[in-house]
Amino acid sequence: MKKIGILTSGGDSPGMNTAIRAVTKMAMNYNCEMYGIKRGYKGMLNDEIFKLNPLDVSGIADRGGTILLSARLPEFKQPEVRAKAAANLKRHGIEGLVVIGGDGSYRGADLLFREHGIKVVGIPGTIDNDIAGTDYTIGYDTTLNIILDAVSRIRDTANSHERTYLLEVMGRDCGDLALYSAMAGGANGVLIPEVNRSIDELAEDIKERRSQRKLSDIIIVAEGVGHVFDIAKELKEKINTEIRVTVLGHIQRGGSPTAFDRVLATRMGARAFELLMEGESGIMVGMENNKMVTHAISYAWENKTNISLDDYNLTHLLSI
Ligand SMILES: Nc1ncnc2c1ncn2[C@@H]1O[C@H](COP(=O)(O)OP(=O)(O)O)[C@@H](O)[C@H]1O
Ligand SMILES: O=P(O)(O)OC[C@H]1O[C@](O)(COP(=O)(O)O)[C@@H](O)[C@@H]1O
Ligand SMILES: [Mg+2]
Repeated sequence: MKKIGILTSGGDSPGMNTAIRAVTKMAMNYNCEMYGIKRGYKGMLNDEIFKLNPLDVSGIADRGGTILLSARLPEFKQPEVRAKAAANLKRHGIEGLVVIGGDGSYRGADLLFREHGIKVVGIPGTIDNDIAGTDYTIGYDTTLNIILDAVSRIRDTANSHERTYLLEVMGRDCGDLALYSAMAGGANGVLIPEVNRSIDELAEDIKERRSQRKLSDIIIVAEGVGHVFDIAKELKEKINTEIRVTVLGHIQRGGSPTAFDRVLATRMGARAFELLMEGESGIMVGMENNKMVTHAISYAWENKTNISLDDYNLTHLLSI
């Protein structure tokens, strides 16, 4: 294989650039030409395909976002749109494709392989950690650290005013960011979509804490649980303390990737390239038990990631 394309798709995540750098530099070592595709499948459709040179990826390992830009293109679910995009790749002589994104992006990649014979390898890039087949996705650790920084800052002001804070964090339908930021940040409660917990129970916990002369409460709320302002309203009727809501939002997706994410992205990028060189296709790379692994790309949407109930219970136990 002489020409390989690379794209980032779906929400950007810190470390995507690190992965792009790893794949491109590997290609340089193997005398393989790399092509960058801008704006994910949108750029594939609009022929925004350009030769990636080693200089383009020099000095980007520590930069957040994605130099290739990212986009969502719902029309990619239509066969005729994929046919046009695949024809663009073929016109450039591109035989293999590295797709950095989530399970939606993987579905598109899988169809490109099945329908048009483009060899594809997926790299899990999303802050949500919601992809089966890997213990961690690229960007998750950085976001977790951003949330922890926010928790510390909020605790200062929460203590000073003796308030109850609800901090909404991202993750779509996955509670990992919420659960592990609660555990590591010593939060006083956590609401995640995977575990049903009533507002009554949360209110009782808060009242118990306050009876022990605790100054404040920080409750982490995963966005997948529902509207945080509605939760705040319901909670207000059951407790006497003053409530404030903070929605962290897209602050969680920016900034320089952590060492963990850079190492993960580098290992995954290099492995993805090797797999294409070995003639593999229709697979994703992952890291399980600190080992690089591969799975059929469909593994990502055919399986669900599981929350650890032990970790949830431990976090709850220590939150009082
Ligand atoms: N079922 C599908 N078939 C083909 N392409 C898809 C499919 N689902 C998603 N995609 C493509 O992948 C893009 C990114 O998917 P999305 O679910 O938004 O993000 P992520 O890849 O992070 O899960 C979509 O905008 C679309 O272009
Ligand atoms: O950037 P947008 O379009 O507001 O989307 C926000 C969503 O994207 C994410 O940040 C990342 O999700 P994906 O990686 O699946 O795109 C989610 O946590 C969040 O729900
Ligand atoms: Mg996703």
